[in-house]
Amino acid sequence: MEILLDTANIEAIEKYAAALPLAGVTTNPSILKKEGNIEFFSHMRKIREIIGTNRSLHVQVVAQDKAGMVKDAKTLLEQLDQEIYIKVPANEVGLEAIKELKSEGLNVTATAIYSKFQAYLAIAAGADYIAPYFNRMENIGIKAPEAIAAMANEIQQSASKTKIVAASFKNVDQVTTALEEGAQAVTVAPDIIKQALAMPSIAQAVEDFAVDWESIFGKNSTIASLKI
Ligand SMILES: O=C[C@H](O)COP(=O)(O)O
Repeated sequence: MEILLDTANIEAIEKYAAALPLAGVTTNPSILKKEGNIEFFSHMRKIREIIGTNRSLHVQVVAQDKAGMVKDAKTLLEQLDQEIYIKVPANEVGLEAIKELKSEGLNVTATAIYSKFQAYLAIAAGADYIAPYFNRMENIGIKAPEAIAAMANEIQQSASKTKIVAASFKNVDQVTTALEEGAQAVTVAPDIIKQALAMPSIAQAVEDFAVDWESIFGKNSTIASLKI
């Protein structure tokens, strides 16, 4: 399982790169908008500096024609680094761009996936990752768990190296469902991770252990502070 952060927020990336077994960071223009008036390339370089090159950084093209998408991709590689995963929407022109980028051996993430058909085409085009939009699919009546299971099945049947990085989550149940249905990776906004780990029952269990320990060994004692 790979867990990625779906954010461009520097503090959140610093925090969760330290706290989690983080596999990478994904961004798109809507995610960037939340950070206000940023300088694009230096902001992306800062993210790379925090996560290093062992974690993947996925950055989306914005041109809407194939030549422009390829040009955006090349600019990202020149200005950032060669390890960047180029996010390309899996529409008609995007699929053409994906084929070209893959023929040059570049890392590609096919994004904005709402249907099995888009996913199958992106897998056949050789995308490294495909990003089905879980919550957005559910919002338009597409059963995301079933679609992800079908995508995972297609990857297996075609012995493809493509991985599913499920995206667009609104709660942690959607995240675990995506993984259970066969997604190899999930990209999750920081607030969902925070919510999931801030369950009152977890805090209560930790508090109960502390009280029981203190009742035996005294206040503020830890294992390391015991006399040996
Ligand atoms: O990169 C894609 C995002 O995960 C989409 O998420 P959203 O539905 O919250 O905008």
